[in-house]
Amino acid sequence: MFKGNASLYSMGETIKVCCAILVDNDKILCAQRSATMSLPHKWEFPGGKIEPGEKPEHALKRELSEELGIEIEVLQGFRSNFHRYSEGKQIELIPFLARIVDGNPDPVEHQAVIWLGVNELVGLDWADADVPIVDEFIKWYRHRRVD
Ligand SMILES: Nc1nc2c([nH]c(=O)n2[C@H]2C[C@H](O)[C@@H](COP(=O)(O)OP(=O)(O)OP(=O)(O)O)O2)c(=O)[nH]1
Repeated sequence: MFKGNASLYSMGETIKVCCAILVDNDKILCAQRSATMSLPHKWEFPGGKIEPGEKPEHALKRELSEELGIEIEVLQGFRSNFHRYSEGKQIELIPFLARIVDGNPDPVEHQAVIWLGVNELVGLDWADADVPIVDEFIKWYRHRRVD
C-alpha cells in the first residue's frame, strides 16, 4: 500500500517548477530559502510550481507577484533541468530570463534576496537542481551579443 507523496515520487511524477533569472544592470536576483522550507537555506531563483493547465510564463508572473510583490516581463526561456532529489522528489526546473517592470522585491517566504554580479553566482550554495542552470546561464551571459 502506497502512502503519501513518497509513493507518487517513486511512481515517476515530475513536478514542473518555473523560475526567473531576473537581471537588472548586470546583477542577478538570488533568493535564499528559509529554515522552514524544504531545501532549507539553499539559494534558488524565485518561482514555484506550475499549476495544471497553467502556462509556465503565467505561473512565473503569479509566483513572483505572490512571493516578492513584483511585476515582471519574461524575456526568453532557457533549457530546463530535470533533477531528482535524494528523497525521491523529481522536478523539471524551467528557467526564464526576466526583468522587473514594477515594484521592489520584498520577500514574504524567502529568508533573503540579494542582487549579485554574474561572477559572484558560483559562490552561493545553490539548490542542486539549479547548479546546471547557473552554469549555463553564466556561459550564455558572457557570450551574449550586446547590440
Ligand atoms: N522556485 C524555485 N524552486 C526550486 C528551485 N530549485 C529547486 O530545486 N526548487 C524546488 C524547491 C521546491 O521543492 C520546488 C518549488 O516549489 P515551490 O516554490 O512551489 O514551493 P515549496 O517550497 O512549497 O515546495 P515543497 O518542496 O515544500 O513542496 O522546486 C528554484 O530555483 N526556484
